[in-house]
Amino acid sequence: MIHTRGLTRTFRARGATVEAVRGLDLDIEAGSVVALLGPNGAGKTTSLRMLTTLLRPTSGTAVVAGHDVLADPSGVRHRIGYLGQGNSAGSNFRVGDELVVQGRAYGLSRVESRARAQRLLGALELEGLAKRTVATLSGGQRRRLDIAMALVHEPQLLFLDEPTTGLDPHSRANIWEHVLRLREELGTTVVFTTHYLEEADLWAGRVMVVDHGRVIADGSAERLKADLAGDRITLGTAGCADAERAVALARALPAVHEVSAEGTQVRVRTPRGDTQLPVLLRHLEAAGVRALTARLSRPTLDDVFLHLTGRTLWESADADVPTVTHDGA
Ligand SMILES: Nc1ncnc2c1ncn2[C@@H]1O[C@H](COP(=O)(O)OP(=O)(O)OP(=O)(O)O)[C@@H](O)[C@H]1O
Repeated sequence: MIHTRGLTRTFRARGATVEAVRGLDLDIEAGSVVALLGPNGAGKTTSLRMLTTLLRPTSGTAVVAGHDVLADPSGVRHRIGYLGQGNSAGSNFRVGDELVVQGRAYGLSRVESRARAQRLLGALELEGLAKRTVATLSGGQRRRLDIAMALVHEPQLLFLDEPTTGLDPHSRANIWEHVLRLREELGTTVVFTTHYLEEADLWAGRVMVVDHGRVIADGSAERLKADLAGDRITLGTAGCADAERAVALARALPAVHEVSAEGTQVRVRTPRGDTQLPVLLRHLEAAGVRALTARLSRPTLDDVFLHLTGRTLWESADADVPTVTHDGA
């Protein structure tokens, strides 16, 4: 559904060249749900804007829904839906009219456009609001309207740039419920960006972690967490001597890495904490080392990012975004 090779985009800003996207090689299969996850300034929006033909790549190729973004941008546009950051809908129009006009803009007949608008209003639980102006909608309702607008021409591929930013947890869950149900019904491929780690974790079959314009990890959330972060076991021992002995015993176990002690606390990383914890406790007991507490924590996608970059996702990448300085600046 999406194939890119060496896709790059640079910007000139204040005498310097910002390398927003640096050599993106993507192959995304039809029907998948893919999350692009990364800190501010990682290049997610720039990537989506190139794939949706809103921004010309500096170099590289991209074929989206079977059409080249440079050679046939309108072929791409007819097959995709795009929900950008912020709202697309005009505020003084009525909700139902917005959808019908959008359908007409995509070349649908008046009858077909009305029928699609009706279906989407129902599917996104907006039918009671059809006669209201967009300005009177809540944030969550407005975002649902944006999604309806992006779906009115029944695209094969839906791009969502931070679809739930600024919404409360209930509205966020509600948006995802709708998007995934529509995706089931229509078989739409979904590519989205988000700052909410749990959304990537819960809803995406594939997570691409982006940093400084490059994909630095790619796989299912489970796989990335198991391979790159692992579970964390934290043991509380009776004293520092016990902690040191526990460290030695933990290091001797297979499939255990990053063993460290801080005072009486011992920390262990392992891909399978649920099976390793009982084994470790048995070894400690056999060696006469007392563990007073034992805690198993599952990793998050933030742990994956931390493992890969030494930073958390919340630390902005803007500060050290790759730039090439010109003009002696
Ligand atoms: N029009 C522009 N002119 C100059 N620099 C730009 C422009 N658009 C984006 N950039 C820079 O390119 C880099 C990537 O920006 P982009 O918006 O793609 O990041 P992002 O991952 O989507 O961030 P966010 O999560 O904050 O939306 C940033 O350093 C940004 O400042």
